[in-house]
Amino acid sequence: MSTYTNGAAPDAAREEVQTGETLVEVNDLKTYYEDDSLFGGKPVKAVDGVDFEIKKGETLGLVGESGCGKSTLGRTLVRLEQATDGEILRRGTDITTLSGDELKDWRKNTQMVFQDPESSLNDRMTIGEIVREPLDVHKVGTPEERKQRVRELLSTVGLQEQHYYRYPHQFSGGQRQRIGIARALALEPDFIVLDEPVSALDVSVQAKILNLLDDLQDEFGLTYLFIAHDLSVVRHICDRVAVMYLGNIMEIGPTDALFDDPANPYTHALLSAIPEPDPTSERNRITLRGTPPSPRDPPTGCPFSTRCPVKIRPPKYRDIDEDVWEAIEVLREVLRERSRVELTIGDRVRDLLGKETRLTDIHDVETELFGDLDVPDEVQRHVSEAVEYVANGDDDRAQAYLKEEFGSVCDSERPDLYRVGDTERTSLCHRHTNEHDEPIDVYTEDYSGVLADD
Ligand SMILES: Nc1ncnc2c1ncn2[C@@H]1O[C@H](COP(=O)(O)OP(=O)(O)OP(=O)(O)O)[C@@H](O)[C@H]1O
Repeated sequence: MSTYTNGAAPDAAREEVQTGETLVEVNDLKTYYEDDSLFGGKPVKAVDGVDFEIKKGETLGLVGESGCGKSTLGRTLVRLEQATDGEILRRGTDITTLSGDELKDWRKNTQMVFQDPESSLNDRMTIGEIVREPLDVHKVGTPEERKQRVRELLSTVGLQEQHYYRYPHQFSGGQRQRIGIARALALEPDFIVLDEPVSALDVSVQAKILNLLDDLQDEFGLTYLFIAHDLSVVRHICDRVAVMYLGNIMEIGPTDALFDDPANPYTHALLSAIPEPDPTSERNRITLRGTPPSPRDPPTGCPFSTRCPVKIRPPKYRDIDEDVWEAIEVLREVLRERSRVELTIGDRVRDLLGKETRLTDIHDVETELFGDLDVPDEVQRHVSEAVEYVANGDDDRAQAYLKEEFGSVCDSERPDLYRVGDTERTSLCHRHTNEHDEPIDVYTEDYSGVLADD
């Protein structure tokens, strides 16, 4: 493939970026999905202001829970989604602004491989046609040259030339993913977004596809953004990792440093969820309270503030018992969850008729949370006040009241990205400022060595 120069991506321009130099620079990137429904609600803030770089020749992993915005970020980088705001710089050009021929030309440089080989290939096209399509669209070479090129590509990804006239359904999952990779390589891109490329495959097949991707990277000097759920795969193949939560990158840095010595509270939580192979290990899992907030209505301060186990407390409550503090946080989460619950039509009718809906009575919640605790008078007074607001139907006021009284910088201000550790690593957390203990000093668990290679 490296000898093929007939109209594919411009090699001369590519030479400008050397291995290890920045290939893609992302500045304050946002991708929002507007609500097109009749009622025109708030947009989904799928990617909500991320900054990072991808270096030529590296594999950057992108991890995080389902729905945190990984695919949207990947799709925005290849211009399958239009950014709402921010920049994606390639060789000094902001590709979010390209259109027409410029965009078409740029697309040669950047490709995407999708998760599901079952549905990402058009079943009515032959393998040859599928792999050839990008060459046809970009009018690369003569028809005969394109055919020849497809044959080369099939061989590059470990398929056979005679597969040219077969159809996708005649292939296994692993082979179909090879077809998707061949298609992505057709225009000689230098950057490929791999969106969960092995998640749908059997474990034995996964290793083969990962090896293929590794070989292709070496052979063609490719740069990857590797989106994945499986942290053991990420640990194994990525040079650096970005940890995403609710549309934000919480921590980014070299893989080993990030896994061995996580700096951000969310990275701690994510690593603690990895099953422990050693049954004698006494490592406790961090159980996060509640569910991630809706990306339509993310927290005002730190994105992780509603669930963070080491959230900074306001000074006057710094010394109250952990149990009491946790009960306050859970009460606040209950109120947030209530405001998110979509009432059914039946509930709405009951609500309009002034009858009780299926939401639990707030006094029961209060008793359950605080009944057995030794609650300081001042805390009790504020909790009771908030509970009365809820009982009178004013949930918003109760939430605002509790935020005012028990909130801290984590609830009100978005943290900066702080440089942490002695490697090039950054973390989005207020605890990295001098006046607070670092997360690592507050957490008691040690995750060093999680998923370490032997
Ligand atoms: N086309 C769309 N229109 C509206 N909302 C969308 C659209 N695509 C994704 N979303 C929403 O954007 C948020 C981020 O989704 P995204 O698929 O990027 O996350 P993800 O981390 O890749 O999840 P997964 O791991 O499950 O694929 C989610 O709340 C999702 O429901």
